[in-house]
Formats: sequence, C-alpha cells, structure tokens
Amino acid sequence: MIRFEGIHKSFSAAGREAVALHPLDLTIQAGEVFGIVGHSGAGKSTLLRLINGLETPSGGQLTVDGQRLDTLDANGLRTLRRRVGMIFQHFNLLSSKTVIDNIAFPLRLAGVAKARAHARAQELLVRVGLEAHRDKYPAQLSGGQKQRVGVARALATEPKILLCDEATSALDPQTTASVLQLLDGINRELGLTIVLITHEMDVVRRVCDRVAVLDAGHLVESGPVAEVFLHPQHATTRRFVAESEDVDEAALRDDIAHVEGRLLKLTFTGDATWQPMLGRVARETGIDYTILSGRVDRIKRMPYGQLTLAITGARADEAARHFTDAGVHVEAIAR
Ligand SMILES: Nc1ncnc2c1ncn2[C@@H]1O[C@H](COP(=O)(O)OP(=O)(O)OP(=O)(O)O)[C@@H](O)[C@H]1O
Repeated sequence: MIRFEGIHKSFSAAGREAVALHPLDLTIQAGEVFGIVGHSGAGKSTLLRLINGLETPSGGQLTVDGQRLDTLDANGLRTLRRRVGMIFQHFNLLSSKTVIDNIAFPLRLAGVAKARAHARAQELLVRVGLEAHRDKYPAQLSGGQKQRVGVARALATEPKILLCDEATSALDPQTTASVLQLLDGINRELGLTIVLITHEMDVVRRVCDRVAVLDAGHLVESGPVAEVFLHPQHATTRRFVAESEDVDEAALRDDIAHVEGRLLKLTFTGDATWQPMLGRVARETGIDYTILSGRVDRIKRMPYGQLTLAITGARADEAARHFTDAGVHVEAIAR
C-alpha cells in the first residue's frame, strides 16, 4: 500500500541543512497496522506527512496505493488526500462546529450535498459510539470523545489509509485503551491500512502488526511486533521495550549480581504461555529456580510470557533443553 524507496528528507533552517530522515526503504502492506516508534525529533511526523504529501521528499521514490507521489499534480494530490485520512494528538476539531458538522466537514469540502454528508456522518457517529453527542460542540466533550470525532471525520471520505499522529498521547491510559480498540476494530472490519506514530512501545504492542524504529532520522530496526518487541536488536529498541515494561534495570542488575546459579531469560508465546512448564521441568530435572522478573501479557491478540530465572542444580543444561524443546525461547544471560 505504501512503499518508501531510498526516501530522504532534509530541511533548511536558518541557512543550515538539517537531515530529518536519512535514506530509508520501507514497505507497508495493505490492511496492516504499522507502527513507527521513535523519540522526539526522530523523524516520525516527517515520515507520516510524506505519505499524504504534506511534505515532499528531498530524494527517493514514494508510492502510495499504486501511485508515485512525484508524478501527481495538485489535483492528483487532492484526490490522494481523500484516500488518506489523518487523526492528530490534539484532535484538530473545528470548535465552532458541532460534532456532526465536524464529521461531515471533509465531505462538504469535497462538494457533497448537506443531506448526504449528514447521513454519512450519522453512520460514522454510530460506529464511534457518539450518537448521544451529535449536536454538542468539541469543548463539551472529553479527550477520548474528541478523538472519536477525529476518527469519524477521518473516515468520512472512505479512505484506504488512516494516519495516526500520536493519536493517544494526550489521553489517559483507560481512554488510550478504548481509542486503540476502536482503531483495531476499524482495521479489522474495514480492512483499512493504519500507520501510527508514537513514542510509546506499549501502543505498538497493543495494536500494531509490524513496527519500524526511528532513531535520529535512521530506520534502525523493523519487523513483526512480536519479533521486535520480544527480541529487540538495536539499543534504542531495547530502551523503548524496557521503558514500556517499566523494568527497573538497575534493580534487576543488582538482583542478578547477587543471586546464585545460571541465569536464563525464557520467552513463551502462544499456547506455551499457559503450560505449567516450570514445575514440570523442575520435577523432571531436580533443578531449583528463583524468579527474578516476569510478566504475562499480550502482543495484539497473542499471549506471551517472559521470565528471568536463576537456576541451580546439576542438570541446569538439561532443563534449558527441555524449555527449548517445548518451543520456549531461551536466552542465557551473562554476568
Ligand atoms: N518544517 C521544518 N523545518 C525545519 N526543520 C524541521 C521541520 N520539520 C521537522 N524538522 C526537523 O526534522 C527533525 C525531525 O522532526 P519530526 O517532527 O519529524 O520528528 P518527530 O519524531 O515527529 O518528533 P516529535 O515526536 O517531537 O513530533 C527534527 O530535528 C525537526 O526539528
């Protein structure tokens, strides 16, 4: 659906050239939820804004829905933008218009008659669960409700792609969860391709299929979320994952320095997450174990578990093999 080939972008500010994105290649498939994670200034917004032509690349080729963007004239660009909806961190609603008029606005701009635009807006209002707020103004809504209006407005022109610019960063955790659920439902029911930028790995974990990590304008890692999240390769990715898991790395290092035995990090995915494996392996091999850290959670809909264990006993090697044979990813931690 979206293909970046050698795309790069520089800005000149105060007579100096600043590189926002170094040359990168990236393909986003139709129907997937794709996350782009990075710290402030990493180039996320620039990348997103290239997709709907709000920014022009300094070089490389960008193809969206089969069309090379550099071949589009103003008219072509307008048509493209109707196929690419966008939602924003601060919602960007029109404060002087009611909810229904905000949602109908892109259709009115595209020349759709009022009655038809309102009928479509009404359908969208139902989809995002805001029927009761139809005639309110944005100032009368909560943050989560405003973002739902933003989503409905973005869907008004029946886009194929939805760009989400830090769409949940201004929301509390519970509201974030409900907006992510809404996006997940839209992706599944409408088959819409969603590209989401965020500085929170947790948002990626909950809703994305694949992810790319940006660091100072470089694409440093990309792949399926389960792979990148559970086995991060780049230091920046590892930091994002640790932040999202709320791991106190210093405390863990301290525990690791003091505890006896062999240290293993076990990663269970899918059904293995629910097997009573620790007890079984301990009984069969006579090992003892101490759990130094652990969590069970989900990556989108896939359950996973991660445990850091200190194992003591003569048959620790055999125990590690038992875990591997059962499909558990085993990583030895050096100290
Ligand atoms: N219009 C512009 N003119 C000059 N420099 C720009 C412009 N837009 C972005 N930049 C620079 O490009 C770099 C990447 O910015 P960008 O907004 O894409 O990062 P970001 O990852 O989205 O950050 P944030 O999370 O803070 O929004 C930054 O160094 C920024 O200062």
